[in-house]
Amino acid sequence: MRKIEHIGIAVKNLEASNLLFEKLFGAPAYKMEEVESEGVKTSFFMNGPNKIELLEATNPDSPIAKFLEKKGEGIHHIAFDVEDIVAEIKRLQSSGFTVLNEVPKKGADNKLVAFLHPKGTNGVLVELCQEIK
Ligand SMILES: C[C@H](C(=O)O)C(=O)SCCNC(=O)CCNC(=O)[C@H](O)C(C)(C)COP(=O)(O)OP(=O)(O)OC[C@H]1O[C@@H](n2cnc3c(N)ncnc32)[C@H](O)[C@@H]1OP(=O)(O)O
Ligand SMILES: [Co+2]
Repeated sequence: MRKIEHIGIAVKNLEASNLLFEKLFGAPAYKMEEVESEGVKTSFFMNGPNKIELLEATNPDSPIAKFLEKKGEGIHHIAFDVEDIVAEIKRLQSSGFTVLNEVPKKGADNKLVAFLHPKGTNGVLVELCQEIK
């Protein structure tokens, strides 16, 4: 893992949160994207080298919907940039981490992604991201 690729924040209303984070960063979201497979619509902000991903659920079965129900709005996950997501999944599995999707899936912002169960990472949902070249 090379660096934090983005921090994911679960929000109830993406429009309202876009305006809030635009005020916070002094710049608008640079990308909005729906990821049907995850049941989310997302917006991305750059703040210097840091990327923030806002996520709103698009259906009640979405992980974001369950998270909001249980914990309310807030930091949902930390995503790390990886060179080779398949090798990283293997390495992490052999180190005892629970990888929620062994086969990388298409995430947002042109990435292949995989997630580790938070139970195995001190309660922090970890996402792995590999740029699709
Ligand atoms: C597309 C975009 C991208 O970047 O490309 C994304 O990020 S998509 C981001 C949305 N997609 C995802 O999050 C996919 C990965 N997430 C999942 O598969 C799931 O959300 C999950 C397996 C982490 C939890 O699902 P679940 O059905 O078990 O939900 P539960 O509510 O029962 O959660 C089980 C236990 O995990 C805890 N838990 C659930 N979600 C989180 C979280 N985000 N951070 C930390 N802990 C969490 C709960 O508090 C509970 O702990 P306790 O038992 O102590 O109460
Ligand atoms: Co993410």
